[in-house]
Amino acid sequence: MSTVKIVRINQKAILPRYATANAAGMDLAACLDAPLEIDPFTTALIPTGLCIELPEGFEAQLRPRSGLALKHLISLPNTPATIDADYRGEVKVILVNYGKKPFTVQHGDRIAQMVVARYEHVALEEVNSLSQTERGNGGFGHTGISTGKSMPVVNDE
Ligand SMILES: O=c1ccn([C@H]2C[C@H](O)[C@@H](COP(=O)(O)OP(=O)(O)OP(=O)(O)O)O2)c(=O)[nH]1
Ligand SMILES: [Mg+2]
Repeated sequence: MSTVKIVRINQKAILPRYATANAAGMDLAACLDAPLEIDPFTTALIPTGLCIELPEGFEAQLRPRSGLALKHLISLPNTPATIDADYRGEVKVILVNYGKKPFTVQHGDRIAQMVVARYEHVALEEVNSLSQTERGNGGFGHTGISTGKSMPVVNDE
């Protein structure tokens, strides 16, 4: 298991934790001195009171919690937000309220989840042409247009 170093820059900050044994993400809690209201169709930058040091080759992705999304239309507009391995500042969560009513965030509310994932850097090789494929340039709903079906038909025979 890899280790992520973490510093509490606010003594009230709550350490993230996996809610269940095999949860993909650790829940992140808001670190607030006072409740914060997010008006409909506005964003708020929510402090966590935490700074992390990811091992080289890892990123942290911040994602919405489905319960908040379903019940209150609260999401992260930049999901999956990227926390870089070389970032040493406070991890902050951008929340957006897509709902019709103001939404209040209290200190300690679990507002997002953080998935730590590996990534790779690649080298770019500039060329004049790319290999041919069945898909070619088709995208954005291209599959299914010729048959009128949304999924390609698989023939088992
Ligand atoms: O929701 C977020 C998104 C980013 N960050 C921090 C960690 C990340 O490593 C850094 C930069 O994020 P990003 O690359 O997404 O932002 P940018 O707009 O490209 O800014 P920069 O020019 O600083 O990279 O900001 C957060 O704390 N929360
Ligand atoms: Mg950036």
